[in-house]
Amino acid sequence: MSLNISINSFAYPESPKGIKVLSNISFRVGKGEHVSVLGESGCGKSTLLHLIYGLLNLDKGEIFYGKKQLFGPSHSLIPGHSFMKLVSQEYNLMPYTSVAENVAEYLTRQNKTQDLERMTEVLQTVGLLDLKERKVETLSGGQKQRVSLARALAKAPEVLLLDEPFSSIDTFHKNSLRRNLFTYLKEHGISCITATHDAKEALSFSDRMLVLRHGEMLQLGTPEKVYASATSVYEKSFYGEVSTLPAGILSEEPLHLFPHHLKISAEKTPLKTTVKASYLKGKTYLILGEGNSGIVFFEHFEKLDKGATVYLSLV
Ligand SMILES: Nc1ncnc2c1ncn2[C@@H]1O[C@H](COP(=O)(O)OP(=O)(O)OP(=O)(O)O)[C@@H](O)[C@H]1O
Repeated sequence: MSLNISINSFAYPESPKGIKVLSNISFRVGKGEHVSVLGESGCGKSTLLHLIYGLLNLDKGEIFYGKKQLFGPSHSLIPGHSFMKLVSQEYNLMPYTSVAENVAEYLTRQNKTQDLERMTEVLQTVGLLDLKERKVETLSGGQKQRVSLARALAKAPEVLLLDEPFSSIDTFHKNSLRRNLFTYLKEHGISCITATHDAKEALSFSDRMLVLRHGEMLQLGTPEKVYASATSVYEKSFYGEVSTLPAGILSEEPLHLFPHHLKISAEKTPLKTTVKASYLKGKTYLILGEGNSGIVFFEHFEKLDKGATVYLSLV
């Protein structure tokens, strides 16, 4: 079944008069599809998930799951929907019981063998099998976040809403967790909407991306399309530092460039730059320079001396 979201407008009762938190948002999430909602802090990502989950009443618009219309708390005694699970930044765990007991709360409790298999499967997916017997209060923030994900999976939802699901998880565990989790969701046909400000995560793991700005849809499409059609500084800044060059410096048009678009030229060019700092990024350095057009960022294989003058050209 697919989820069809159409939000004409939404504002909190406390929002300043005339200010909409979300407007003109319309998209569909197919069965097993993963849509990432990308946007800066405060653009309305959590609000969107809370509306879909039924924690808020929609002002104008409608949300359908298949043929069933989904309503907010004014229509139901217990907000939320049984086929859907929201993993938010507040983990809502039972701190004085074990990881296993926290997860077991969401198992069917009808078939012991199946429950045990499921418990093992979800704990493996989030990488917590070894900590099964540990009391939740003794876990780190990232481990608690993983328990919260395991609980959501244990419930076998048809739709999973993830609000910054990896925000407390270190890079070491994050990469494998993301691979395991999104593979698990695909294998089980679970539809997923992830709110994130990590564009690299959205590019790598989602089927489609929805880019929000000030509560409005800026882009909707495959990661390839969204990345390729990012033209504004706002859209490009998700993927890294952006240098803005006015028209007439390296091109007739103004340019918004990623660091890998610029290189040091052996010849003099119209883009003269004084090096301000070099930041090691691994294989290369990110160099911050001040040019005749303002701040520029470019990649270089060596660290450059502060104060050095270089000329840049397009790659
Ligand atoms: N309960 C509330 N009452 C009034 N305004 C709210 C409420 N919750 C959020 N807002 C406002 O709505 C806007 C969108 O907030 P929201 O939490 O949806 O953004 P977000 O994109 O999820 O941000 P973040 O990435 O920081 O979590 C913000 O301007 C926020 O201040």
